[in-house]
Amino acid sequence: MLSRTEHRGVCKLLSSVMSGTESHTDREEDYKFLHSMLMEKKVHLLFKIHERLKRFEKRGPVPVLERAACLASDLADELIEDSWKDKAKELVVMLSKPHFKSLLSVHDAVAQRDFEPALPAITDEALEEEGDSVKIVSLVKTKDPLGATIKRDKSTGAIVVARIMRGGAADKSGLIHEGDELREVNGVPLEHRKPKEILPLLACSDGEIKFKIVPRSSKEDASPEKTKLLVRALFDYDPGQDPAAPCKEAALAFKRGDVLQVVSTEDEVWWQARRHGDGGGRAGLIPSRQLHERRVALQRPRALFQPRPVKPPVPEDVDYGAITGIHIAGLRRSFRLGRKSSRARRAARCRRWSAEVHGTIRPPTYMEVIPYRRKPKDRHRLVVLVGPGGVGVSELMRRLAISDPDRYGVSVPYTTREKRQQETEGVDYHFVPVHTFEEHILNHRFVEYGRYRGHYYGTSLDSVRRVMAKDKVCLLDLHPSKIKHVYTNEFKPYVVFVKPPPFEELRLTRRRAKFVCDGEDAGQARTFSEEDLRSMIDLAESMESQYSRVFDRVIVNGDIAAAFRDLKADLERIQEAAVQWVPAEWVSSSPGKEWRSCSHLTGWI
Ligand SMILES: Nc1ncnc2c1ncn2[C@@H]1O[C@H](COP(=O)(O)OP(=O)(O)OP(=O)(O)O)[C@@H](O)[C@H]1O
Repeated sequence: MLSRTEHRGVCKLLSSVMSGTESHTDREEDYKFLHSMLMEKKVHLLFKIHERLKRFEKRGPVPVLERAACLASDLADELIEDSWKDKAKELVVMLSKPHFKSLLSVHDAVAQRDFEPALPAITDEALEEEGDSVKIVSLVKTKDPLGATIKRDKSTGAIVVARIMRGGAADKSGLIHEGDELREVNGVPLEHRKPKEILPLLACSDGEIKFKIVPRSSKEDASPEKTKLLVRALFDYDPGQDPAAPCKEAALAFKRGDVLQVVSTEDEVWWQARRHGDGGGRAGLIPSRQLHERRVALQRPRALFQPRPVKPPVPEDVDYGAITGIHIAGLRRSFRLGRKSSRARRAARCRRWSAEVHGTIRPPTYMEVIPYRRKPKDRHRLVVLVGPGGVGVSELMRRLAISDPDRYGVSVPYTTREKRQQETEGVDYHFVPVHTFEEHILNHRFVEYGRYRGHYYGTSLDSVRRVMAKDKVCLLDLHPSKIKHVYTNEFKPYVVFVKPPPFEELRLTRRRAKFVCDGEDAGQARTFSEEDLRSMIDLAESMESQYSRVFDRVIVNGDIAAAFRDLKADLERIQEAAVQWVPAEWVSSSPGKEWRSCSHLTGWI
């Protein structure tokens, strides 16, 4: 019989199972079968055993005595002496069986908590060692390296352990620590030897390696807590190309976008990390955030020293259909409002580079991320496309929208200009009076807005939400400085930077392409001049250097068909991925904080 509490536990469990299966059981007989199976006596007995074990677990067994083996042997001796009864004989036979003896000796070992291995006797030499306390460590070498680096201490000349790689053999042994001084390897003294002379000693030793070690002082021992941080790398790193890497074999190469698990930030210059998904293998060295920032700051900003006249294509608000003959509502050529003149842009660029040199803008290093598992009822992530004017953002959006109109959608912009005859309210634009538009501005309802030829134009957050509510992927063309308005958990933007190819390829691919310009030829479509193309490349560089931390993907738009294929495949991939990595700040902060942290670009590590 089950006790009352056990019965209650079983009933609770069974009822939750039954309620959980209700939605899945289509047929009455399936339901009955499951019900009778769960009501089986055997199942209840299993629950009973489970409950008993649980209770036992809480109590924690205490040994009655620590020397059961001794007691059994004494008892057997006594019984042998006066073994006149059959039952006593049987007990003697049982107590002298090797399995039973082993069982009792294991019992005693556990009762005495005697788990340490038997250590060899300390050698006379070690006992003779004066002053420092020495430790003899014996490790068994496999084909893998030990996972430690050594260096010569400049002040004392001693050979010390520089780093222990997390997850390596030395780390797992727990016997060697960073800062320990190595006195001997397999009986060979290391005094006056250079690190590179010691490596062959380790390489040629087979099986067991014996180290004589002076442990680092206990004060240095107080190591900070182990770090476990998931970050997305925002730059490529190849230790083979890095002359400053302290040990190329111990370093970890990675590409922009890789997710890394940082396991140690104890060293300010070289952190330790593993690539996420590589299991618990040995960690590798990666440049710390500080180191990478310093390196970027020291790089000479090329364009600052090579100023060239910039005359960008600045087309504004011209219907895409007017050029291509294909019209899609919401896709407007150059709906990137608030553009600056070339002179203003050049000045801004110089200001920015000067700020970068003086360290006020941080170069992209690592971004803390968390896994996001999209549930079927979740809305699709917003897809934001950014790039310099004329690079092909509208063209790519147009191709996406045409390729799968059920999946991709674009938001309908707002304007204060008059509706034209062929236009439809809510399809081409939302036509609103000036006071309504200004009210929306005051209420922060626009992601982006601006004025052109006396009229307001803007993209509202609500129009983006409307597309997302239709279970579509909303495509949005934004200036990167405006991304902060949608950089929240609600929109979870996936940001694609569309980049021009190198100049020669750009010139070749854009030979016949046309854009609409302003200024003297306002509204006229003309081909790109060399100056336009150079300006496009310059602007792309400046965008990348300032905003690349928020770019999830960079697509180089050389051949349009290839760029479109890449983009489409990438968007489909993120759609289907079981896990996507999103900035940790989206989830951890309140809406107000999300805004603040992004607008000040904090939260990056
Ligand atoms: N890879 C390419 N090869 C050839 N032509 C291209 C390519 N990409 C875009 N174009 C053409 O270049 C012109 C400008 O492209 P698009 O209008 O898409 O640029 P954009 O990035 O949206 O810039 P803007 O906002 O200034 O319009 C268009 O005529 C387009 O068809």
